[in-house]
Amino acid sequence: MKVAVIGAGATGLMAARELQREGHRVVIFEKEDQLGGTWVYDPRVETDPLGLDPNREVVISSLYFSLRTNLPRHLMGFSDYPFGVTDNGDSRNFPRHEEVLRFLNDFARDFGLGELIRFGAEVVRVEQVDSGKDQWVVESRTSGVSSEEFFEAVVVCNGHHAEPRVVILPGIEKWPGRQVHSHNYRHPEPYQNQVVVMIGNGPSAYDISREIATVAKEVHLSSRSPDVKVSRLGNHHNIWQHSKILCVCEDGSIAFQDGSSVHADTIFHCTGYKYNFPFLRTNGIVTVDDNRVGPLYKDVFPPKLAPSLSFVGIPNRGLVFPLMELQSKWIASALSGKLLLPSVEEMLAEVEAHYKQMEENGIPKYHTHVLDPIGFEYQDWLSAQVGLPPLDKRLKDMFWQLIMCVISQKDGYRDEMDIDNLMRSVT
Ligand SMILES: Cc1cc2nc3c(=O)[nH]c(=O)nc-3n(C[C@H](O)[C@H](O)[C@H](O)COP(=O)(O)OP(=O)(O)OC[C@H]3O[C@@H](n4cnc5c(N)ncnc54)[C@H](O)[C@@H]3O)c2cc1C
Repeated sequence: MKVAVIGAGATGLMAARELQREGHRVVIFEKEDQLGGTWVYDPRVETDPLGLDPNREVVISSLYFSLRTNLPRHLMGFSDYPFGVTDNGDSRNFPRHEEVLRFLNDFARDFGLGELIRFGAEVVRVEQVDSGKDQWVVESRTSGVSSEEFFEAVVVCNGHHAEPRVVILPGIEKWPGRQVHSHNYRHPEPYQNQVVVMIGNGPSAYDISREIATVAKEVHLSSRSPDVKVSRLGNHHNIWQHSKILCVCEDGSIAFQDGSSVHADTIFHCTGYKYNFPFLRTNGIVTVDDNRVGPLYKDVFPPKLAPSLSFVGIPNRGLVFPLMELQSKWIASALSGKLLLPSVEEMLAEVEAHYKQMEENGIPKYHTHVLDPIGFEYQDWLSAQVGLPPLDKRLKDMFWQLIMCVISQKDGYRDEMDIDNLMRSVT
């Protein structure tokens, strides 16, 4: 089949490799002038620090300058292409971001993917052609010039870390301070001597709070967890933990549900991102509603358009790189007819059952693609589809340990975890 892949980040590269291996003809559309997506560090920040202005020039990467991976390289490689150490590279288990970009460039080179990429080609429209058989038109724009091309299938790999999601706080219209989303954080210097309130407790909040605390007067972490009591964080003299924010006031104060309050200069949102597919025209078959992309069977196929339209990299959390490999293999085999998908009705019923279960468990809609608890069940299910064994239990244990380190705000886990020892025991 002739297949269009949208995006040359880690996901698009993997999808292209698997499609090519399966004998499909692949074109990768990439709007930037190099591959790597998120992993191409960009010192620029957007004009709107919250990243909400629809007219802003979007900066793709959310990397901050000092970023090191939040997973060890052992959990970021592919089944047949480990994320190894190179001469003169950062050989640490949790390397700096440049190392991931190097890895992706090596991967693209070794599988001849570079020649499949159309750089500077932004996809502006993807639409099914009403021809009775699966055919898609992909309209792209390069240097202001539009062109259309027809494909039998489209794999969407445009990433989901460029459209910030923020919390709307009661009283925020009158609160006089500055608001920033982690998407627009690069260095701590702008926060010199400030009081910063940071919302979120994921890996970005973990890293950025500690970095900002080296120059700021105080950093106050606000978490959604109901049982957080106001307290100082570990050995940090100027980082505090609080519960959820109750409201913010015109005098610059911020009140927390735990009864405490502070006067802050900046509210920092480490609150994740929104899915966005501005190019996709499916007559309402695929929609994004409160961050639910749906309906998607197993986060990959919209049942009514499967397998000719698919998405890679939608799940949040989990082992991103290994997951994208499994999803890509599944798509490539489904397109070549090696693997049959369930009927449209069965896939839709599965999606509905998932939504119903979420509702019964009180899980909000915007968590539809957050893997629960961290995605091993899903990962093993995908492995079974493509004939691979489940992930080794000891790797799963390693991942759990890491998650617990971040949740419990344990300092210095990257350098303290004895990953090499854990790896030696993995068969
Ligand atoms: C701050 C941060 C730290 C992270 N750290 C880790 C980590 O340590 N380990 C880990 O495994 N994961 C980490 N992740 C998750 C990371 O997103 C994934 O590792 C992975 O890079 C996602 O790849 P992607 O290809 O799906 O998306 P992206 O990397 O965003 O790539 C998408 C590509 O699509 C292109 N594109 C978008 N729209 C269009 C269009 N219309 N036309 C053409 N091209 C288009 C973009 O230019 C981009 O190149 C981190 C994410 C963030 C934000």
